[in-house]
Amino acid sequence: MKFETKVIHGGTQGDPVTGAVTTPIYQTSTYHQKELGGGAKYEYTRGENPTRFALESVMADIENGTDGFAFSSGMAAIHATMSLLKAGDHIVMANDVYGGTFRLVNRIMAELGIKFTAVDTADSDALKAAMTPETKMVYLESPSNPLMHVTDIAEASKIAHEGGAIAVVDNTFASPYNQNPLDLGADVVVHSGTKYLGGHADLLSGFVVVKDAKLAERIKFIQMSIGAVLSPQDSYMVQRSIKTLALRVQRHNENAMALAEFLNNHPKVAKVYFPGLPGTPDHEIAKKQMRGFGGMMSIELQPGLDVKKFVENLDVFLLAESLGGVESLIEVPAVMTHASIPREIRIANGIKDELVRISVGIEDIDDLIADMSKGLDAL
Ligand SMILES: Cc1ncc(COP(=O)(O)O)c(C=O)c1O
Ligand SMILES: N[C@@H](CCSC[C@H](N)C(=O)O)C(=O)O
Repeated sequence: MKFETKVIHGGTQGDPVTGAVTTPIYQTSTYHQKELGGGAKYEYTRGENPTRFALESVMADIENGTDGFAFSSGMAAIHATMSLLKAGDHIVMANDVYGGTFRLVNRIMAELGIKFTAVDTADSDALKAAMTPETKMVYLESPSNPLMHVTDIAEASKIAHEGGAIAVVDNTFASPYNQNPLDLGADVVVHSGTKYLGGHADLLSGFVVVKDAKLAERIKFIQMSIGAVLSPQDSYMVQRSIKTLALRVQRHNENAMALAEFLNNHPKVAKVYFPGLPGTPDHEIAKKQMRGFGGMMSIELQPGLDVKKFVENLDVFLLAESLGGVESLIEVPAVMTHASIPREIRIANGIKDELVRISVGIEDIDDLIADMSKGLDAL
């Protein structure tokens, strides 16, 4: 099946008992077992829930994996993935990751004795140099948050495997419509389902998808042992949203391309970070491994222009954290989404105080350009 069909008919859809075309919300914590020690398929919702299973199966399908796992947030999914590691192991991590991921590795995993090195994962030589005999995980985010850096996933996965590590890709910014890391050689895909998968800024969720039975067994064990599973209600909501994922992401891609071109030609904009714009290594790699360039971009205004005034004076673009919803959002990573990264590390990784990040929604493009134009003209 093609992607557009899989989102609607892939995985488990409907209800075999009644023939309902949508999977019901099994709002239960436990299940009546017919006999003692009978090994019932459903025992307790932290381990088994039909609504969550339906969502997990469609996620596995659209990421071309064998098994999907749904969590209560993206961070819970990333934490579950990092729980594959033990004290003494080492992570090579992209130096431009979401602030919360950096905080998890730097503040929580490090306390548990798991070391890390942050590098530019797009630079194969730097990636190879960072690998140590203890490296068990190469953690990529592509495109990255907030600089939209694109890593060659096939190349980085090869380096990981040669060093005896698994390759994990945070595919949140691309969404499964634009990119399937497992097809490129990655072992694990993670998502903040709060973003494009949920798509309507009304829930949190997270996913892990794998294509290997041993990894699946370990993630399943971690999911049910740590317990940050997605609720039946939210599982239903995300599966509902996934049915329109292809349509929504096509529109995000188109709107972002048009807005990036507008901003790139605007005299008050100094720089646009968007993999769809030609002339950068990011663009060349994105063309190779992505179906569309996504709905996310960051910009720098010309020096001296008032960023606060700009982001506070827009009408259609809402000043808010998060991304990937139908509504356009704007934010300043240094004080919002990436405030948890110490300033000197953030600056060294190229995330300037004045950087502005934009999540382009699916509104009419004329309204989006008019709003930006008004905001920039006022400066
Ligand atoms: C790329 C990326 N990964 C993971 C996360 C964490 O997801 P959540 O907020 O759903 O926990 C976020 C944002 O929060 C993100 O932007
Ligand atoms: N204050 C939150 C930041 C949430 S950021 C949400 C999302 N990943 C984004 O990039 O917009 C925190 O410190 O975790």
